[in-house]
Amino acid sequence: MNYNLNNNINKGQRASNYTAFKNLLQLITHEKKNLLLAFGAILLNALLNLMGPLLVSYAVDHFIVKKNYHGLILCTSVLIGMYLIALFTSYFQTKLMGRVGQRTLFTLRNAIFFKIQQLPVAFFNQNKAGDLISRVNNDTDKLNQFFSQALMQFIGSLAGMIGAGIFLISLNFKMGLVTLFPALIILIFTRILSPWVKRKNAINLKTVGALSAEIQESLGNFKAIVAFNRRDYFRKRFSEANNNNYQTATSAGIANNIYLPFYSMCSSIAQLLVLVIGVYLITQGEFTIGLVLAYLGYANYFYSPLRQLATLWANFQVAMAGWDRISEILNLESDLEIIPKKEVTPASTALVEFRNVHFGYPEGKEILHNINLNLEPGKTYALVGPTGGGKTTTASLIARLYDPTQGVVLLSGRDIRSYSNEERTNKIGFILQEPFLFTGTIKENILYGNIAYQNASNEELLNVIKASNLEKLLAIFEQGLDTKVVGGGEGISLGQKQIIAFMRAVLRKPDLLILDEATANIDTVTEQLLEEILQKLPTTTTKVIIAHRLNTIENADEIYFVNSGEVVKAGSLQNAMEKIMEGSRES
Ligand SMILES: Nc1ncnc2c1ncn2[C@@H]1O[C@H](COP(=O)(O)OP(=O)(O)OP(=O)(O)O)[C@@H](O)[C@H]1O
Repeated sequence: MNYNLNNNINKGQRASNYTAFKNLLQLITHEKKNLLLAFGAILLNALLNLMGPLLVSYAVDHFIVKKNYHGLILCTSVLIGMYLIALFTSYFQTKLMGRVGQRTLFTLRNAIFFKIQQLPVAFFNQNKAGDLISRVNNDTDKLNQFFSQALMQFIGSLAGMIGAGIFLISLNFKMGLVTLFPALIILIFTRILSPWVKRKNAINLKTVGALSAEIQESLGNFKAIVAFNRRDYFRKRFSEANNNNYQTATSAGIANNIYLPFYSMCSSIAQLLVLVIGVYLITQGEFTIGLVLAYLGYANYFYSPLRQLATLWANFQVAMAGWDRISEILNLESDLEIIPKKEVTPASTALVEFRNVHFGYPEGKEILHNINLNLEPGKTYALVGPTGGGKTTTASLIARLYDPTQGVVLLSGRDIRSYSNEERTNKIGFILQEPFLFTGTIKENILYGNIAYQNASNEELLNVIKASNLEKLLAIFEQGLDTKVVGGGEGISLGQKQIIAFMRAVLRKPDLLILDEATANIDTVTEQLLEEILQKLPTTTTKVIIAHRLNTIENADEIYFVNSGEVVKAGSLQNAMEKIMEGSRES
C-alpha cells in the first residue's frame, strides 16, 4: 500500500469544503452542548445589535423630530442596556469557544498521534518525520485558531447578515433588493475563488511540512554533517526549503487577502446606492430621514460583517487545508490487518514457515521471489548474503513488519496475520541493526514493551537478569540499571546500545530471536559473552542471525544465502563464503 502523504494519489481524495467541515464536526460531537450554548449567545448578540438601527430610527422620527426628551432618554437607556447584554454574550461565547478550541486541539492531536502509532513500518518509510510533526503541531493549531477565534464570529456575522438582510427586504422590498445586489456579486466571486485560495494554503502548509522535515533531517544527522563538512550543503537545502515556504506563504497571504478589498468595494457601492436612492425617495415623499438612517444602519450591519467574513473565510480556507492534511492521516488504515484465527495443519513442525512468499517494497522491484522456508524450534539459522541482498527484508517479514505481496508466513502453523500484535511481539524478539533507545534509564529501556516485569523492583529485576545470564552485560554500565540514557542514546556507544537492545530482547524470553547485525559493533570478547548467553537460552528458542562477521555464524545449524530474490541453503560456511564473493562481484 502506498502511504506517501505527499504523493499525488492522495490528492484525488481531498474533500470539498462542505464534506471536510462535516467530517470535522463529527470529531467534536461531544462538544455539542457548548457549541449550542455559544451558538445561542452569538444569535442573541446578533439580534440585540440588529435592534439598534430600528430603535435609532424610531427615536429620530418619534422623539427627536417631535422633541420628546423623556422618550429619547428611555430609548437611549434601552439601547445602552441592549449593548451591555450584547457585550456579555460576546464575552461568554469567546470564553466558551476558546475552551472548545483548546479541547479540539487536544482531541485532534491525540487522534492523529494514536493513528500514527497504529500505522505500519511502511508508513514511516514513506513519510518524513518532520512533515508528520508539522501535521500534528502546526496543522492542528490552524484548526484550533479557527475554532477558538473564527467559528463563532463566523456564525455571528452570518446571523447578523441574515437578520440585517431580512430587515432590509421587509422595510422596503425594492430598495432591499438593490442594497443586497452587490452581495450576490460577492457570493459568486467567493465561490469561484475559494478553491484557488484553499489550494494556495494547502501548498503553503506542505512547504511548512517540508521545512520542518529539513530541520529534522539536519538536526538528526548533525554528526555526519560536521564530519563531512556538509554544513554548506544543508544550509543550501534549508535556504531552498525556507525560500519555498516564503514564496508559498506570500502567495497564500495574497490569496487570503484578496477577499477584503473586493468585499469593501461592494459594501461601499451598496451604501452609496442606499444614499442615492434614499435621498431620491425622500424628495418623492416616500421615505423619512429616520428610515434612510435605519436603512444605512442595516446596510452597514449587512456589509460590515461581510468585511469581517472576508478575513474569517480566509481563516476557514487555511483551517480546511490543514484539516485535509490531518484527514489524510486519520483516513489511513494499516494494511497489516489482523485476520480471523484459522488453524492451519502444519506441514512441518516449523516455528516459522514461508509458503511461496513474494515481496517487494511499494514502487520497487521484487526483493523476495517465491520463497519456501522452514525454521525449526530450537535451531539457529544464519542469513548471509551481499549488501542489499534482502536479509533484513526476510527478517522483517518473519517479524511481520511487512506482509508478503503474495504467499503466506506461518508462525507455529498459523497465519502470522491472525496473531494480535501483542501475541506476535511476545513470541518474536527482534534486535534491529540500529537499536533505538528511549530517554530514561537502562532499566526502563530493557523493560520496554515487557509487560511481565513492568512493576518489578531493581532487586527483583536483578534476580531475573542473573537467571537469564545477563548480569555480566549489565556490569558493563557503571550505574547498572539506573544508568541514564538521554536523547535516543546519545552519550552511549553503538556497541553499548546493541547490548541494551540484546538484554531487552532476551528478557522477553521469545520463541524466536532475530539478531540483525546485532553484534556488529561489539568487541570480540563481549560478542563471545553474547554467544554464551544465546547458548543458554531455552532449547526451544529459535535464533535467526544476520551477520557479515563469519565468526558470528559459525555455530549456526543452517546457513541461508539471500540474494537476487532467492533464499537458498548454503550448506557449509565455506560454500556461503564463496556465494557471497560471487554475489558481491555480480552486484
Ligand atoms: N524501506 C525500503 N523501501 C524500499 N526499498 C527498500 C527498503 N528497505 C530496503 N530496500 C531495498 O531492498 C533491498 C534489500 O534490502 P535489505 O535491507 O533487505 O538488504 P540486506 O541484505 O539486509 O542488506 P545489508 O547487508 O546492507 O543490511 C535493497 O535493494 C534495498 O535498497
